[in-house]
Amino acid sequence: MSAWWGRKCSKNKGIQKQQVVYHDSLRTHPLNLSKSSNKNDNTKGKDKETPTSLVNDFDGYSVFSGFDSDSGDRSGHPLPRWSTSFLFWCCCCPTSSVKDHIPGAAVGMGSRSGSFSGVSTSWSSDDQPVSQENGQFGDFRGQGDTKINVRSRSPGQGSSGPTSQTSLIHPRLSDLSLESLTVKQEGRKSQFFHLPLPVSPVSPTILSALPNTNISGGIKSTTSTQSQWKKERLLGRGTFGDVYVGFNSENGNICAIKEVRAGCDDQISRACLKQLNQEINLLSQLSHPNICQYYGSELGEETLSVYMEYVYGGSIHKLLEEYGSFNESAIQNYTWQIISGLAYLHGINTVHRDIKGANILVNVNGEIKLADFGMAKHLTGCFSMLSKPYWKAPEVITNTNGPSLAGDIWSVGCTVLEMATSKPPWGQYEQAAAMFKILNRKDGPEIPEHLSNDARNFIKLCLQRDPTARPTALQLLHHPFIRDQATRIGWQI
Ligand SMILES: Nc1ncnc2c1ncn2[C@@H]1O[C@H](COP(=O)(O)OP(=O)(O)OP(=O)(O)O)[C@@H](O)[C@H]1O
Repeated sequence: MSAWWGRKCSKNKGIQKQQVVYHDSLRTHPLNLSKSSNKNDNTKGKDKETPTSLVNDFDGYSVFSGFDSDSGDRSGHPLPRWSTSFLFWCCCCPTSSVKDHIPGAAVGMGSRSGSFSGVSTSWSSDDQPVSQENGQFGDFRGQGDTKINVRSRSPGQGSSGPTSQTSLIHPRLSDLSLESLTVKQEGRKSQFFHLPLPVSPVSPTILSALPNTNISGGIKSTTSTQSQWKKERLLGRGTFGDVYVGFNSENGNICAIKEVRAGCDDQISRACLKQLNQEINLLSQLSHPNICQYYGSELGEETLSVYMEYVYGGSIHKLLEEYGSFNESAIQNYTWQIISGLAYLHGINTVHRDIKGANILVNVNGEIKLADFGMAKHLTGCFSMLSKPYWKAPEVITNTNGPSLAGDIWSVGCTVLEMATSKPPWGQYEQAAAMFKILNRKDGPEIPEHLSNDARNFIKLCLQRDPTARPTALQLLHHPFIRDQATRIGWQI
């Protein structure tokens, strides 16, 4: 059995709770991160069974981290450093009003210890044997609680609100449309920060060029407006439609247009598209460097056109097809960014539902963008037979718990395996056989020997059969497999 340090992990009930605690000390103490990194380095070489306790104190916010790291060779960082947009998002924004970009949106933000502070997490990077009793792989305990306070939107300000359909977005958020989102640290006096949502890659100018544009809410659905976006070359075909480059000949802007088809006679699929259209207008208000920005959507007679950020490099799935499986250092980099985007979505109780290599896009500078978040609810709900099971958690397949944040964490574990092997777990099997394995194989999929202990431990933690035992996205940011990525992306000042 592994040693456990730190506070006990509160078992998740239904939806995991995370403590999203950001603060702005990093703005004034930019060296904090490198300080953190140095401290972490001190743990290297220690005996694996030796408890290690580190406290990184950032302006009064403590991060406990107890683990021993053995990730093997981490030298070499194959990808370029992140763009300044992320640093802007992380470090600068509390003073920059989001209202400049997304009217009314404000959420707390601050330093990151490897990303976020205020999360007590302990890790054992031992390669844990599978417990035959509960089918769990490794031990993980940590703790986190999210407190996101959403202030009420004043009447008349709202963009298109949710319909009677359940939204992927937290109900309060749906109602309030990210009007004002603040994060409060548990156990401290009220200390709110404006959420520094990043500058949207789409400017008001671009939005105004879109049909029936409503800057705060994206594009209103319409069947009559002629889009100013010209559908250009085909980027690829997916299960539910085709993706094209969109070009605006008036201002030269480029976006990606996903055309989701609705069967003319199929009322169900038409209803799905209507729901999705409404949801996209809400999701377009979310913004993070690691999520693909939705700009809006337009419902036509037979198709729903979803306008989104154009991500040049294509998907991880495509890169794997072209170049084969990734080195561990690339997997670490990508995984950190995936978890970073997911922590943002989960922080506002938004479930992605379809994390997999094909839905994770890569920019030319190595930036990861989670795509298609929120779509699976409407599309796979209506066309569940079309949805491949390889990345799905057992409870998602059996539909016991409904969608949950923990289901996304399972899918991340599958995606890490996909990056390491070019195939998802059980990818060598047909879908029905794979589903059977997911549901019945207590020992989980095979993990390649060449991966480090940290990588193996990370995957096993994500693939625990008990969803309540899986770590949260925030906790995973502190895992030794990926936590050093925060300093590698340009914070070693
Ligand atoms: N925003 C985008 N920018 C650039 N390329 C994109 C964008 N969105 C999707 N693509 C590309 O379009 C292709 C089709 O994407 P789509 O999301 O429709 O299907 P998929 O995710 O590959 O498969 P599935 O529908 O089964 O999940 C993919 O090859 C993807 O790389």
